[in-house]
Amino acid sequence: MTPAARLQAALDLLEDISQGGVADAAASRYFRDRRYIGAKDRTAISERFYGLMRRRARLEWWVNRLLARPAEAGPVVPRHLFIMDMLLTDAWIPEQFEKNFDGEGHRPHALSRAERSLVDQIVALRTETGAPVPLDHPDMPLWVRVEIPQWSEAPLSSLFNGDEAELAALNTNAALDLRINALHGTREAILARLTAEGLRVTPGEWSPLAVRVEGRPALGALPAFRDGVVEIQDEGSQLVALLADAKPGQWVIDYCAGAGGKTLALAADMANKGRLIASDISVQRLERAVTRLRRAGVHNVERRALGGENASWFKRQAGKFDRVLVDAPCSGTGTWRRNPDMKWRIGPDDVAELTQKQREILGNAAKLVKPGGRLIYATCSLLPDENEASVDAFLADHPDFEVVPVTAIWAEKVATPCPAPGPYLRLTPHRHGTDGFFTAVLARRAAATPPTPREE
Ligand SMILES: C[S@@+](CC[C@H](N)C(=O)[O-])C[C@H]1O[C@@H](n2cnc3c(N)ncnc32)[C@H](O)[C@@H]1O
Repeated sequence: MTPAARLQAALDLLEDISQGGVADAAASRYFRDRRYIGAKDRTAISERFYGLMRRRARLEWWVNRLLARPAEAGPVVPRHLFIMDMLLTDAWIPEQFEKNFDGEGHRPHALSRAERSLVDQIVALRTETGAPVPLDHPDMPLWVRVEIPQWSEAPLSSLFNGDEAELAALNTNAALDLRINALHGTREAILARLTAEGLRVTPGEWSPLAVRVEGRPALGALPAFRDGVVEIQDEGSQLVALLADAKPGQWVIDYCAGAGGKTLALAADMANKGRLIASDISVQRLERAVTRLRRAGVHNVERRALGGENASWFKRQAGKFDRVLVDAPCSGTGTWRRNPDMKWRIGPDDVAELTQKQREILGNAAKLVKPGGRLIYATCSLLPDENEASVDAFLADHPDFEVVPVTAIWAEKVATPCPAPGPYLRLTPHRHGTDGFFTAVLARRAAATPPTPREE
């Protein structure tokens, strides 16, 4: 592909998701439908496409400023973002636009009057200062500078006491982590195997099962991966599963199991012994767990979609489980660095709706916990409304549950220095180098306290 055709491809993708589509889905559809696009071209197109989402707030700010367009006018059109990116990230000169934007072949069409004005104004600024115009500008508000949605600035800034580095870390590239499958050996032995298979790996900092991989090697063909010796899982997600403290022989349910990321970790912790249910409202997601479970050599997992024909089965399971993990649907604030488009798709109304849903799910899942058993609530959100506030609301309605400080479980189960000072665990990309995660462990009291008799 010519460089201009690659640009047009990235622009096509950007236009595709401008109506609310999901970036990963759009990219895989695009490349699946165009198998003739080679690996190098795919990489270049993806870098531009995902890079644009990491620079989007700043690019929009520039477009609005140069076109004297109020921010309330809504999102800037993809082509304007794109042209701004060529000007500020790649320092294009007008001749490059003339050469590449002419609508011939697969090249983008010629610049409109407004687009030409963006180019002219940046050229004028360069002449004025005698230097390229940087993407960052001192007049940018915090949320633009750190590339988070405007609505999230207040709750996130207050959570991090204004520490800008915490906010900026939400826009960095995430590391590639693996979880070693303890059913297949020790971390030392597996690290040696991965090195022998050509990976550059180091032990994770927090989870005794974590391995950090340097670079972005393709893992699909790696023998250790195909043999189920390792699974791709962020170190933070591994820690959530460890804090569930599932033991061999127990009855455990992964209530929002999705495609089984944490189910796999729970199964390994249980050494394949006991009963492990993977449930979810999505049958399709549960279906995606099948290959992963088989590859990992897990055989104590039963998949059960919630509702429908299973509704009465779930009713009969009330009070039977030692561990119920609720890895709740959430805003994904903690994974924005991995999915940079996600933050531009959700708003405060979505968060309010999710909060409501989390409370409902917690209430339903709690019924399954046996006296003395535990309910583990986790999200990959950093927002207190989805975390502490959801736990507080649950505890207010369920006096038969109490908080188990994660520090106590960590000491026994994880053994590295515990990063959580309080009763709950909150991991952040900046402080811990993991995705952002929240975990609370709640125990159902062994016997209901009899009500205090009233004095007559
Ligand atoms: C954060 S994801 C789970 C990720 C998964 N545990 C993992 O580690 O790969 C949340 C899941 O909750 C599911 N979900 C949404 N609403 C639900 C509900 N009312 N009850 C149970 N699961 C629900 C979603 O389908 C989604 O798979």
